[in-house]
Amino acid sequence: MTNPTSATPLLSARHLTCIREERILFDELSFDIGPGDIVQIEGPNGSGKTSLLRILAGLSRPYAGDVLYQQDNIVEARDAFNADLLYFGHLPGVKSELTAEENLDFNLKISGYSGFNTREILGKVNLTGFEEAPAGHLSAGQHRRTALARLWNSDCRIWILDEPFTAIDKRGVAELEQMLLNHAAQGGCVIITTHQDLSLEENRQYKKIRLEYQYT
Ligand SMILES: Nc1ncnc2c1ncn2[C@@H]1O[C@H](COP(=O)(O)OP(=O)(O)OP(=O)(O)O)[C@@H](O)[C@H]1O
Repeated sequence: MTNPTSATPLLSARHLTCIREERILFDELSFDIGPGDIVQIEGPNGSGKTSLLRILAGLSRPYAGDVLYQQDNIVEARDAFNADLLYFGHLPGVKSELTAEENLDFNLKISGYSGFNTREILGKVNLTGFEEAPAGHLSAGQHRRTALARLWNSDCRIWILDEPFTAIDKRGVAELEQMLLNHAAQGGCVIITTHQDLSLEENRQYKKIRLEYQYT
C-alpha cells in the first residue's frame, strides 16, 4: 500500500470507460480529487453522472479503468476506502415506518458511530419537532433532510453525493452548501451531482467535470 502524504489525492479516476446498453457514456476519463476539493459532475439527463458516482464509490465496475483511493486501487484498499467514504445515493435509506429519529439512529449505527445526539443533529437539519414523526408522514424535503442528517455526524473524508438538494428549499440548500464548504475546509472532499446552480463557484477548489454524452 502507498504511504499517503498531504499532497496525495484522496480519490483518482484513471482512464475510466463506462458503457451502458452499448452506448459509451464516458471514455478514458481521468482526474484527481484532493483534500479541500469540491467537484460537481455536470451533464444532461442520462449522460452518466450517477453511473460515474457509483463507479467512484466502488458500487459498480467500469468497463475499463481504475479508481484509486490515496493511490491504491479501491478493490485492494476496500476496507480503508469504505471507512473513509460517505455515499449518498438516489434512494438514501430512509424507512417510512421508522421515525426521523429512529432512521438517523439506525443509519449512524450501521456506519459504526456511537455516542451521538440524534435530537441535536436533527435540529441542525431543521427537523426539531418532527423527531417522532414516521418518515412516511414527512414532506419530501423533510424526508430528504432525514437522510442528509448523517452528513452532520460524519468523519469520512470522501463524500459522494448524488442529487442531495432534491426537494430541499432555498435555505436548506444554502445550509448544505455551507456544510460542504466546512467539510472541504477541514480537509475532506466532495463529489456531487445536481441540476441546481450552486453558489460555490467562488471557491478556489470548486471544479466541474462535464459529461457530454449526446443522444443520437
Ligand atoms: N445498471 C444499468 N444497466 C443498464 N443501463 C443503465 C444502468 N444504469 C444506468 N443505465 C443507463 O445509463 C445511462 C446513464 O444513466 P445515469 O443514471 O448514470 O445518468 P445521469 O446522468 O445520472 O442521469 P440523470 O441526470 O437523469 O440523473 C442511462 O441511459 C441509463 O438508462
